[in-house]
Amino acid sequence: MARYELVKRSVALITLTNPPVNALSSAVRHAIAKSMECALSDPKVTAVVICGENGSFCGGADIREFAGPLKGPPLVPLLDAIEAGEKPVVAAIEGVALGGGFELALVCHYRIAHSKARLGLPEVTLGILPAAGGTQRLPRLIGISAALELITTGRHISAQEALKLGIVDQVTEQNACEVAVEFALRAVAKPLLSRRVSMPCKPREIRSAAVMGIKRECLHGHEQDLGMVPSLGTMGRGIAVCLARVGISVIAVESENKLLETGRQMVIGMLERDAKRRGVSASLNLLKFTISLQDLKDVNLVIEAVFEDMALKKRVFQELSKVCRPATLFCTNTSGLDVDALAGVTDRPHLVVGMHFFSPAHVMKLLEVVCGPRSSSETIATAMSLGKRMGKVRVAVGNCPGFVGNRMLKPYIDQATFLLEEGDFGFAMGVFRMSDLAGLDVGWRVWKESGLTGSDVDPENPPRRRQGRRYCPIPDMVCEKGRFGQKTGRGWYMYDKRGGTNAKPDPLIQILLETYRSKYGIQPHNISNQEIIERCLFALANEGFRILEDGIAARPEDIDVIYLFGYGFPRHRGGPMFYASMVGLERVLERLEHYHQAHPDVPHLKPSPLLKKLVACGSPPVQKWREHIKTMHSHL
Ligand SMILES: CC/C=C\C=C\CC(=O)SCCNC(=O)CCNC(=O)[C@H](O)C(C)(C)COP(=O)(O)OP(=O)(O)OC[C@H]1O[C@@H](n2cnc3c(N)ncnc32)[C@H](O)[C@@H]1OP(=O)(O)O
Repeated sequence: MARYELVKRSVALITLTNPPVNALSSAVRHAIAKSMECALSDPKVTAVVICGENGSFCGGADIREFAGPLKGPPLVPLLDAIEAGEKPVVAAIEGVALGGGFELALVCHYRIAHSKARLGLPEVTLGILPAAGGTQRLPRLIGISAALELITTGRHISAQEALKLGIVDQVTEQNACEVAVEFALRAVAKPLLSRRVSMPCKPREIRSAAVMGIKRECLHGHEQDLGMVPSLGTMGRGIAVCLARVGISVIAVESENKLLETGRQMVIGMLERDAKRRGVSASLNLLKFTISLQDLKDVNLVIEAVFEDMALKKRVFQELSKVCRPATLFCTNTSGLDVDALAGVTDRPHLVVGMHFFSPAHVMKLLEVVCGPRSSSETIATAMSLGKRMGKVRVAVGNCPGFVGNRMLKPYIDQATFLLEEGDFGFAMGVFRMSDLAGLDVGWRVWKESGLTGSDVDPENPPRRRQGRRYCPIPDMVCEKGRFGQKTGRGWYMYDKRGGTNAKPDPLIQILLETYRSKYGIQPHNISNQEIIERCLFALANEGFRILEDGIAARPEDIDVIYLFGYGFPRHRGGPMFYASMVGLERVLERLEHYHQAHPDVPHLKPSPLLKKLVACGSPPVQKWREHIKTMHSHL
């Protein structure tokens, strides 16, 4: 059912032999699986060519077997294994590549077609869908609309059209099999990753990645941060673990030996526990720990994970530009800093991209891939593909302060703190717990950098107003007391120990609030659950509408994915944008107008123009919102 032979000393030629059209009967699938096994395990074989006997590549599923139960090896894992193999596989397409036969060609790393060949997914005409990867791989290869047209019509296309669409790599008038063998010999040793169509785009080969963590005070001399900012710290450690556990070698850089040893022990401990849980052996040999940046000179990709400080990150990137090869990609793990400003200090702005991991990075599924205006498509695709390999839920977002998730968090947290000022403390509001977990100092630093608090603030400024709008200084007061959240054992709540997770209300916070309210003559009043929910969640969604208008997120669903996977938004609510649509956009608009009238000095409560526009258009469902958005980010 398939012939296996070695040609040109090193090419395994697999010829399907199932007349009349070499359909994928159970025997053929079995023979392909066995032949691939031989080819991949034989050291003499450097490449593989798959073709069909008698001038026909493959007519798809064997319709003669449709009447009986499915026997033999299933097609999907067989195809996935061909694509994942480490030797290049070339499809030599003569006659037809239809249905499952086309799907077989799609998993080959290269496709050579005879000029008379025809390709297509005719399954729809049989009342079925191309379920062996066709609906997934074809859109990745030629784009959604072209793929949809082929899938939904079942139309056969010519070799020339296939070449134009990017489905085949070469069209020949000669014997396609002979051309494919020569092609295969030339493909040996070329990177395969970008040839695997199930990968999102055309990313670079990722062989190793380095994760950096350089202690802030070592570069800065800020000793007050000692112990607060571990270098192979929370983020760096988590990222290193994520990479190593999927088989990517990592060089972790620290600034000094003592910190390096602490970080090393923690990473190894995490990997060992993780491996034990999954019943596999820990991939410790993939890790190298060093205090020398020079050790990064040969890596393909660097993930910088130093403290969230623009000046520090810029210095690191300048150093990296000197040390690394010109083609090395630079990724910055930042939760909101300007990726383009960092790109600007390097010698390769097009190779710089943001990778916003969520803490703890080895646990949290979400990854925002931040596309700077100068990040190349290949750079973005590589970051997306690396994230995929790390098992992350990836969302490509635009570059603006806070990107999508944290930008939306600002109005949400603002509302929570304003409510704290106005009403009773102790209401069930996840935002304070979440802030304690993330570390209160992170936001505090951002506010200081943006001039909202700290020494740059004009002393003449009224205490509860900044930059022309309402400001709540309570979070600053909490931070000034060294209460940075769980990591210090104290934050909005108190914890049994540093790093503890058992949160209890702290009477000291209650006292702080009472003192504050009496200083400013604030009369606390009861706030209804409805007002809490509306002010927090509608302000959150309102910022989401602005993000869509600005082209920072491509679609409302992306925002929902970010909130579901990165911010613990309740799954059954579907995310802030879906939630808003369920409440009803008209209602959201009406309530925001109401609250903005009551709080005119809070611009985040002012309904966004997109929300108004959607309501004016009859509140279309979420999937139709895009049609009403003017700005589209070119990369998203
Ligand atoms: C395990 C399953 C996994 C994946 C499933 C994937 C879904 C599919 O693949 S669904 C099947 C998709 N393929 C088709 O729909 C192809 C249907 N065939 C055709 O369109 C045409 O036959 C042709 C291949 C384009 C050839 O056309 P033509 O040159 O005009 O010759 P015909 O007279 O039509 O056919 C010649 C001869 O081949 C037999 N045949 C055709 N296709 C198949 C097939 N898929 N399986 C088995 N046999 C096939 C056809 O019956 C004719 O045979 P006769 O002996 O003359 O009857």
